[in-house]
Amino acid sequence: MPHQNLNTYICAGDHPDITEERKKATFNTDNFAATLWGTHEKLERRREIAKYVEEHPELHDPYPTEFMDRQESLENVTRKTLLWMEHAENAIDISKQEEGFYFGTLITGSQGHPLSIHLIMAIPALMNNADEEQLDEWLPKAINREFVATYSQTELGHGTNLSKLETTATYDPKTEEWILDTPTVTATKWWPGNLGKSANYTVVMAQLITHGKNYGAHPFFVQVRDEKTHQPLPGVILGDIGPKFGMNANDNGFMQFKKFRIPRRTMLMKNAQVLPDGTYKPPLHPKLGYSSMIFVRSAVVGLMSLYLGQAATIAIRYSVIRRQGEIMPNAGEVKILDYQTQQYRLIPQIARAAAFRFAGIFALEMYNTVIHEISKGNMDALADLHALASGLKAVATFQTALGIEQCRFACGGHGYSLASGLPQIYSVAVGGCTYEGENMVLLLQLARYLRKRAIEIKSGGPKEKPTELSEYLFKTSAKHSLIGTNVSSTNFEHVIESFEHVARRLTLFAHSKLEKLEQSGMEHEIAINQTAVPWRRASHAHTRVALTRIFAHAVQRTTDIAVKEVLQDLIKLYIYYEVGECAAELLEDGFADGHQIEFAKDQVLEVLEKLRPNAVSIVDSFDFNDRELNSVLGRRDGNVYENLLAWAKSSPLNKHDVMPFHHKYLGKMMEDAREQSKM
Ligand SMILES: CC/C=C\C/C=C\C/C=C\C/C=C\C/C=C\C/C=C\C=C\C(=O)SCCNC(=O)CCNC(=O)[C@H](O)C(C)(C)COP(=O)(O)OP(=O)(O)OC[C@H]1O[C@@H](n2cnc3c(N)ncnc32)[C@H](O)[C@@H]1OP(=O)(O)O
Ligand SMILES: Cc1cc2nc3c(=O)[nH]c(=O)nc-3n(C[C@H](O)[C@H](O)[C@H](O)COP(=O)(O)OP(=O)(O)OC[C@H]3O[C@@H](n4cnc5c(N)ncnc54)[C@H](O)[C@@H]3O)c2cc1C
Repeated sequence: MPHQNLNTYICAGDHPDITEERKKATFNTDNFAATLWGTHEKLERRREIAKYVEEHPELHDPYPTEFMDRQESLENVTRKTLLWMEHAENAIDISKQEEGFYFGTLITGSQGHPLSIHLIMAIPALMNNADEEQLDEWLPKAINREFVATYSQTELGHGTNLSKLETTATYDPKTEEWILDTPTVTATKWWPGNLGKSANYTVVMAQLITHGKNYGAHPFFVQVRDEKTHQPLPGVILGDIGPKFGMNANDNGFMQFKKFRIPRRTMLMKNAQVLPDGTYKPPLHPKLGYSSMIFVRSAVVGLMSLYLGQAATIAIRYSVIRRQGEIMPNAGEVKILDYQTQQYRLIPQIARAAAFRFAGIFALEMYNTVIHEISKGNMDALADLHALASGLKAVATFQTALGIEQCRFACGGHGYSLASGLPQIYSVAVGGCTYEGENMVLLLQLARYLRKRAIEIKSGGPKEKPTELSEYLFKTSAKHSLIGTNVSSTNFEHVIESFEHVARRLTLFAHSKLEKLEQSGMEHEIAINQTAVPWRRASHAHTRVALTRIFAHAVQRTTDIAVKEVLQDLIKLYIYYEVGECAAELLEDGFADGHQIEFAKDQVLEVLEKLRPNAVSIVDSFDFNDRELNSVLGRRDGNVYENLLAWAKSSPLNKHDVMPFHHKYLGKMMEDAREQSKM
């Protein structure tokens, strides 16, 4: 059977049930899409880029990647990555990062590609850590793809605790070289994306030792494979770490160094330097070397909005063509989206996807501003950025993973099939809970920041002008929550103020618990660990405030009246759903009462009913095309059943009516049994 691409399957006109939904929209989907993607021009560019990809079959998969083994996947995605680069000049404005990212995603899919870490981490790491001379040497080559680089930090034995990384870089002033070494098995670099087979250069984080003194983990830029033969260089052992939960088109790798010598100037020297005689010059700020991690953490927030938005699109479109059961006896089977439980499962995911979209834009803008300030020598906002990016990354990835699973559950049995696209989205998105800083650890980093604010509150006020998103910590709350007393369908200030109360209270609560433990004689570090769960709660609560404030500003700024109305419904859902999420925390100090929580729950159900007719049009406004969604259930035209059948028929197993080994095993078993029964 000829292999077909998902997008070229049977298309017999749109399914009437999905057309009926689209007719109900109270707003213009293009106007909403332009709000989400920035402007009408940007939206138009997305569509032109998508059309370009559709019109070039060489950019497509020869058959669904779900049916490929790992080697086929790697070869297929590597082939397509090269074509992505070749076609880029014709298809996109290469000076615009978002166009490059979108074009690349349409071509390479979501499971990784050989330039993933080169683009996402290695180039940002060079930009943040290389001095001007080093940048002049390496950056043009990196952009020109004269080498493929990755970012090697995590080891078998340590990922989170960077201070205990074991890989060493020992300076030899006689030869002006570093000696890279992997002293133990646990020091083996493990996880770096594309390190296994694709990359030939890498940023390596290693303990810098000079004149016998260890100055901690520092970045080095290291060639690890021969540029012509691509063989690992003598003294470097490399390999792929094997199949993973997801991202299997990415060759995450392992690496060991055997007293491998590299020149002094391979140490990235923008922040710290080592002179030829081995003298160490420290950076202006000890954590400047971690900036590229902050970049990815900020970018991941927006990325989660895409994953959650895609999953919600699939599940909502499917829920209006799937009919199962009756609400009114003998009135006919209903669309499953008409069940209140289905709406409660799915529509809040759209609201969260919108919240993460706006928060992602905010985080990247803040990152760019802070990095610009750092380039002028001003480090003041680095701690604020680290705290905010840590909290947003942790909450967005966690809620996205849960949300995608809800979408999958909501599709019943078909959600379990890879044809739905949902397991693939989940397996990639959930990695975000771990990579680039494990979520719990990041929430505890934000807690360090909140602890400092708590000390300032206790000593009379902020030492410096607080940021827009932390100044609420220094205000006093009303005596009682105003939830439900000042009802307006467009102003949720009183609810956000209640979230602020919760975050402030939980911060002070964790702090006072900590103080009590310390006063009882407990060592500070032990007391920190004994209060980690309360601190985690405070961090989550603080991030809720940031997410709702950023979302509310975005809604306020929206100019299209019909779109603004839908966004107001979405933020209402988002905010009252969050009240349910933190009901215990609102109730436990008597700030809110049971009636107010009940009121919020009613608001959720009320706004769900209002949003229901717009649901398909809202997910249409995310403007994902069928290639991006890679889902039979989420097809824009709603023609799910005939295409599920076509997808199954294209499975390699169905090349044979009888499996070649059938007669050797099952056939023989049944034949033998029949023979025996005759005896
Ligand atoms: C064309 C395409 C272009 C662009 C693409 C655009 C978008 C792409 C979008 C997204 C990516 C897509 C897909 C991703 C796919 C796959 C994953 C890819 C890559 C994954 C890479 C990795 O995972 S790399 C490894 C990451 N590892 C970590 O994150 C380790 C986590 N650990 C740490 O960060 C630290 O060790 C720690 C913070 C936990 C502790 O550090 P430590 O040194 O021990 O510090 P502490 O003692 O706890 O704290 C000391 C003070 O330092 C402050 N601090 C800590 N970190 C920072 C920081 N980063 N910046 C500033 N300050 C920091 C901390 O707050 C303490 O301050 P105090 O004042 O309180 O003392
Ligand atoms: C898909 C994927 C891609 C990756 N890509 C790269 C890459 O390109 N380059 C790279 O260098 N690395 C990469 N990594 C590695 C990743 O950065 C680490 O896995 C991550 O930083 C977590 O570290 P860990 O695995 O050591 O987990 P651990 O730190 O061992 O965490 C295990 C558990 O211990 C808890 N824990 C650890 N420390 C603390 C603490 N101080 N307080 C409280 N709890 C704690 C955590 O919360 C977690 O529950 C990737 C990982 C994945 C999954």
